[in-house]
Amino acid sequence: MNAFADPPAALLQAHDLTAERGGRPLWRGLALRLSAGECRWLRGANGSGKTTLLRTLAGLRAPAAGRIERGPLRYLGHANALSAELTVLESLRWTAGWQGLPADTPLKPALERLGLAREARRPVRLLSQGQKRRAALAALALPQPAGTVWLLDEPFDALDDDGVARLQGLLTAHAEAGGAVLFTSHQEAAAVAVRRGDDLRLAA
Ligand SMILES: Nc1ncnc2c1ncn2[C@@H]1O[C@H](COP(=O)(O)OP(=O)(O)OP(=O)(O)O)[C@@H](O)[C@H]1O
Repeated sequence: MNAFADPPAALLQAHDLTAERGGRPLWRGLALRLSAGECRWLRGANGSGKTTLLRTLAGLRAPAAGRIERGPLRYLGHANALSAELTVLESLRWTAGWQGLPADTPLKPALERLGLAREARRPVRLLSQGQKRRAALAALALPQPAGTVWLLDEPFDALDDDGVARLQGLLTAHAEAGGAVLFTSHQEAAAVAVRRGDDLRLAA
């Protein structure tokens, strides 16, 4: 390795971030730098503020104080945010359009990546919980700008071993392609196997 190589680019930075919930401080003065190639585990007890931090970093919540520098990102919350009446394919088409992708963007590769090609024409409401999770995760396999940051809240939830392995492959490939990931998980084995970079721990 070249000792004088440039450090990996920062894809997201948070400075002196403070959050409150219900008038109570959750965390104060939090600093974070997510660099290209990282896949970092955001840890902390129930209620420590992981979801709040991810939503704040994604711009879905205003911090009580502090500043965030961010580029392209994808946020996936606890809820899968799928429309029950659409088919899996229609739902992914809707997401692709919302992300500004051309209408003829091929979607099958993303479904195949999550092992969902056979469910493409089934309505979302008929899927199992794990299949719904896979359908939501398929959005991550769509084309996206270089250096996109993924902010993922419990992405391993409801997945079987095959689903976990597929998601780990997706996360690793994204980091290796110069993206970055910050994810929460209460599934230690899955998280340990995929992490690259230091864990970020929130105090309870
Ligand atoms: N809408 C709300 N109004 C007030 N307080 C809230 C609200 N939503 C969450 N909180 C509080 O904010 C704190 C942090 O919640 P958050 O969901 O960010 O934690 P978490 O670390 O993601 O927890 P978990 O591991 O259980 O998912 C908790 O104490 C919670 O009770």
